[in-house]
Amino acid sequence: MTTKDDVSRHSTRNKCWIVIRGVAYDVTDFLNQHPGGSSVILGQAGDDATEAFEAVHSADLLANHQGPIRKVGPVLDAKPATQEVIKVDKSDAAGKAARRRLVKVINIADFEAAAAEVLQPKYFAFFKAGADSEVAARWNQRSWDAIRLRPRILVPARPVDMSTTILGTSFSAPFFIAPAGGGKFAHSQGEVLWTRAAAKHGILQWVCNNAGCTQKEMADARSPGQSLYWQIYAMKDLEATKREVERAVASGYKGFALTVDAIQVGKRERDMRLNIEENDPDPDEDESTLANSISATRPACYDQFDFTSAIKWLRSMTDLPIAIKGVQSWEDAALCMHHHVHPWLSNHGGRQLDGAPSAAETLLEIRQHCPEVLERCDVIVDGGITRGSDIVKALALGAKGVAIGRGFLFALTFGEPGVEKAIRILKHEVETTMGLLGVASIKEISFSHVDASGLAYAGAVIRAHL
Ligand code: HEM
Ligand SMILES: Cc1cc2nc3c(=O)[nH]c(=O)nc-3n(C[C@H](O)[C@H](O)[C@H](O)COP(=O)(O)O)c2cc1C
Repeated sequence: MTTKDDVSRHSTRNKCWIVIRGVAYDVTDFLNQHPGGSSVILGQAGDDATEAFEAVHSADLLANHQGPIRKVGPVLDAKPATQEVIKVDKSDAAGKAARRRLVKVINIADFEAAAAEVLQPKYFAFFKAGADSEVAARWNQRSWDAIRLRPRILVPARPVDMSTTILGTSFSAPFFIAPAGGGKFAHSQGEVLWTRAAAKHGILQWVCNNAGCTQKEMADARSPGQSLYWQIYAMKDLEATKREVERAVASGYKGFALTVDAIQVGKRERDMRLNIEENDPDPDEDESTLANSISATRPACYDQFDFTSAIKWLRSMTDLPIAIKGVQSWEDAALCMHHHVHPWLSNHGGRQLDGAPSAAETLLEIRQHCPEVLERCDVIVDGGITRGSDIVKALALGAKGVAIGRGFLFALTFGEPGVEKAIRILKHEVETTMGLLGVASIKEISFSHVDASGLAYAGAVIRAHL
C-alpha cells in the first residue's frame, strides 16, 4: 500500500513512479527502455497516468509486459478507476474534415495519402516503414504489378461469388485484415473497429497480439457467429505466451498464427528519423539515436525454436488450425506441410529482412518445387496487396487467403466507416476482376489466369532501380 503523497515524491528520472488504475508502479529502470520514449512517462511522473496510458495502450499491456517495472502496490487515496477503458479521441480523423477526405478515397492507395495528412508524422512513419532501404516493402507491391492476368472472353456472365474458406471457416471474401500492431495510433478506439467492420462484411480479422485493444475487448466486440483468429509471437517467457494462447482459446479465437520472421526487429529508418526529430537527443549520447523508436524496443522473442520444437510447443496448447507466419522459401513451406500447419508467405510487409522475396515469388517457387503444398495446406500470403486484382493474382498462383496490413491500418485512421469503405472497395475490385477474367467463383480461378513469366525479369530490373 502507498499514498498519493508517497507517489508524488517519486517524480524524477532517478525515482519515477506512476499510478495506473489505482496501483503505483516504479518505472525508473523502464524509462530508457520505453518504446514511446522516456519523456512521455516523465510527463506523468509522480502522478496518475491512467488516462495518458490508456489513450495509447491496452488495459492489459502492463500485466503482460516483461520490462523492468516494479509494482509498488495499491494507492490508498487514488481516484477510483473506471471499469471501462478510457477512450480519448485524439485523432481529428473522426471529424468533419476527415469525412470530407474519406469521400475522396476511391482506392486503397488513396487511404495512404489521406492518412498521411491526418496522422501524426511519427505514427504514419511507424505504419509505412520498411527495413533498411525499403526495397522489400516496395518490391512486394511491384511484384503483383509484374504479374499479368489472362482473361477468357465470350464466357457467359454469371453473378460473382467470392466467398471461400480460410483454415476451415467460411468467409465472404478471400482477403482479410492482417495482424498489425498500433491500431490505437490510427484511431483512439483501436482494433475493435476492425472487429465490427469485419463482422458487418463477413471477412476475417486475424488479430494481432500487439493490439492496442485487449484480447477480451476484441472478443467482446464480436458479432454472433463471427470468427476471429489470433496471432502470437513466442516471447522469451514462453509461459507468458502459453497463458496468452490459453486465454485466446478460452475467449473463442478459432485459429492461430505464430509469427517467426521477427525474432529481432528490422532496422526501420523512417521510424528512427522521426524519433530523433521529436526527442532532440543529447549529442553526447549519440548512440541512443539508434536504439529508440516505436519499432526498435520491442520485448524480446524466444529465438531457440526449430520447426519440430515450435510445432510441438504449439500443439501442446491447441488443436486449432495453425499458420506459421513469415515463410519465405519453398523449403520452409514444405516443412509446414510436413508438420500439418499452414504456411503464411510473408516478409512482414518488408519491415524485417530487406531483400527478402515477395510472396508472389515464394508462391512460384512452391509451384515449381513442391506444388503439393498448395493442395494440402491453406497457403496465406501478404505484402504489398493494394488492389482486388492483386488478390485475384495471388489466388491464381495458389493462395487460399490474402492478408492486408497497411491498407487496413490507413483505413482505420478514418474509424469504422473508413474500414468498411476499404472492404467495399476491395470487394468491388475483386468482383470486377473476376467478372472480366470470366470466372464466377474462387474455385474457378486457376494458374491459367495469370502469366508470371515477367516476374523474374521485372524483379531484376525493378530491384536495380528501387
Ligand atoms: C508503464 C508502463 C508502460 C509500458 C509497459 C509501455 C509499453 C509500451 C510499448 C510496448 C510501446 C510500443 C508500442 C506498442 O506496442 O503499443 C509503447 C509506446 C508508447 N507508449 Fe508506452 N508504455 C508504458 C507507459 C506509458 C505511459 C504512462 C505513456 C503516456 C504517458 C505511454 C505512451 C506511449 C506512447 C505515446 C507510445 C507510442 C510511441 C511514440 O509515440 O513514440 N506509455 N509503450
Ligand atoms: C504497423 C505494422 C505493424 C505490424 N505488426 C505486426 C505484428 O504485431 N505481428 C505480425 O505478425 N505482423 C505484423 N505486421 C505485418 C503484417 O501482419 C503483414 O505481414 C504486413 O503488413 C503485410 O504487408 P502490407 O502492409 O504491405 O499489406 C505489421 C505490419 C505493420 C505495417
